[in-house]
Amino acid sequence: MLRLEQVNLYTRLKSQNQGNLPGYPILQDISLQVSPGDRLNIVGASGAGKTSLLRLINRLTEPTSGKIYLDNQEYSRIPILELRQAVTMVMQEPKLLGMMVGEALAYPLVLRGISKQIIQERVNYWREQLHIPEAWLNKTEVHLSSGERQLVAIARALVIQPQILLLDEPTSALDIGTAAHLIHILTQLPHTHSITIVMVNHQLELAAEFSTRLLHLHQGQIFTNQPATEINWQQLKTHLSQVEAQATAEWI
Ligand SMILES: Nc1ncnc2c1ncn2[C@@H]1O[C@H](COP(=O)(O)OP(=O)(O)OP(=O)(O)O)[C@@H](O)[C@H]1O
Repeated sequence: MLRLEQVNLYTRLKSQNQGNLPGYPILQDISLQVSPGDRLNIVGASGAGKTSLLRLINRLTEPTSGKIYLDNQEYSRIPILELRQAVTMVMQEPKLLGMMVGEALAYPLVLRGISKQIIQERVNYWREQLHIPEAWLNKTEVHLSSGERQLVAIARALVIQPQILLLDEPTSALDIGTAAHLIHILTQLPHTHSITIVMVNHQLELAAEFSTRLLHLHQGQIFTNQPATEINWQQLKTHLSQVEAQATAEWI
């Protein structure tokens, strides 16, 4: 169980004369619970704080105030390697760090001292699950499209078999067929591998198919947090496009 209690995140500004200044709010008063087996989809207009929230949950950023708990243990008390095993994030534009795909997929397991045979079995299993062709194993990221890199990065996260998987717009660079297949696999994961998923996804048709809950962020605050069955998806689509249009008009 993941729990956020009254979490606030402010930018940190430093002044030469006055030391640390309060900065401006990125996320405000975020209280949230994600239960095992949940498939939480986060939506919100550009700049609403979606990526910042995932980064907090992955402990890439520390909250300015408030607390985050995993299974009732406060984040700061969980050794970082233990937390990285339990909670894994796939960034929006993942990198393979110059490795070939085969090496990149095996790397998290090599780091954990897992035997070669199990590494090979797990890598093959997730490669096949995500329909990643064997021929990619000897390719480097320069030979992959951004969608292909996303898919490899998701497989690399899944080989760890984390408790919670955080995905930042995982389908944004995929073609429709691959995106639909990925969403289908992700939807099964809580049942097949006890993996809870928190995903940012703007593609509402896919979000509707995937999610058990929907968290809607607006200007760094929770606008709604509801079971997916209670969402009026058409109304949500209209609302999000209105907010985006207004932001664009203000920008221009
Ligand atoms: N390290 C940082 N320093 C200063 N401001 C930041 C930092 N990280 C994020 N922000 C600001 O916080 C706000 C939320 O950013 P975030 O990337 O979380 O939004 P988002 O909802 O993921 O947006 P998008 O859909 O465009 O990716 C934005 O105004 C952004 O400029």
